[in-house]
Amino acid sequence: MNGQPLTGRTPDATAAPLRLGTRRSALAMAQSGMVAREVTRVTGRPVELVEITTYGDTSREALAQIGGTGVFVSALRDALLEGRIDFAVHSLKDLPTAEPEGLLLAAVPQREDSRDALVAREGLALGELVEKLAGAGRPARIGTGSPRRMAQLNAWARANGAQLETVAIRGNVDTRIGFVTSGELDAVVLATAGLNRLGRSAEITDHLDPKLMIPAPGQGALAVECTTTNSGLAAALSALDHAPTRVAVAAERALLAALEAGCSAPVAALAGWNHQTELRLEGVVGTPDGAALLKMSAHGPIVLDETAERQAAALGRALAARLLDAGAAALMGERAR
Ligand SMILES: NCc1[nH]cc(CCC(=O)O)c1CC(=O)O
Repeated sequence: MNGQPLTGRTPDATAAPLRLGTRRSALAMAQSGMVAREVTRVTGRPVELVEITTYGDTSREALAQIGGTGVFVSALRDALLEGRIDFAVHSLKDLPTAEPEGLLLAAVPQREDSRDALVAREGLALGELVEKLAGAGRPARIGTGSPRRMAQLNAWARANGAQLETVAIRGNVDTRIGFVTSGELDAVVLATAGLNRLGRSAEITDHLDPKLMIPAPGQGALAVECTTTNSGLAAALSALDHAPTRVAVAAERALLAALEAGCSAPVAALAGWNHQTELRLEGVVGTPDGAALLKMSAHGPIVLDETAERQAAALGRALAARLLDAGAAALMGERAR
């Protein structure tokens, strides 16, 4: 008995470890650790984590100025292209929609819960929180740095006569939940997937239904990237791929790309399957104050073959075109990347 799961392969301690580049944040480490164990299980190869410090990690101010989480990704990509690491794991929603020369999306593992989560005082759900504070004669103060979340929360409040105030915040999960613990804010909104991966799902007080809050394109999914020249590794990593997830996020990301929007734009998209034969895509563009919220959906049959991503991308582009026809560009402001 060697304690290895029957479905896995015994790690070959004599093989050189695969080097997995990761950021130092708790979430990045958790995600990389999960993928590392899975890679060892399917390939039998040991995996070692290599810490990569990014510009965005060093300077919060830099992050705001450079504009978005693309900076987190680019340091890992540089390390890949320079051969310092063999593969990298990203949150798919942080991944710019253009794949750089020389790199390959080797796997998109099965998506975690894609919903946004509320972490509120006293264990309250969104409706309860708003009601309780209305009784106290003030709006609920809800923290999020995301214009997408602001837009949908504020639109929900306007439609339901609810009093709430969105407050722009930044920082890692600890910092953000800390605003609630300290009483500075009544609630914060975070991705359920991130909290689950950190083992902090018990702190979630409400899951925001997609009817109220459509997530960011790719939210809850991971991207496993390696170089195009490392075809042996790419083939091994493809064992982690989950085609229905890969195809769904292809539709969401094609919508985002066609809107020429980036990860910090007030754009939401979620694709879901009906019986793995039809993809239904919902897209939202809005203004952060929720005064305007454009929501549209599209669906189409998809055959899960080697052209599936292209079929899904066409669905995403078609929905983006309809959103643009309806005035999405003006809502997104100057169409900042
Ligand atoms: N923008 C940062 C980021 N990138 C990915 C996740 C969560 C994990 C995921 O969506 O897969 C988060 C944190 C958050 O939005 O709460």
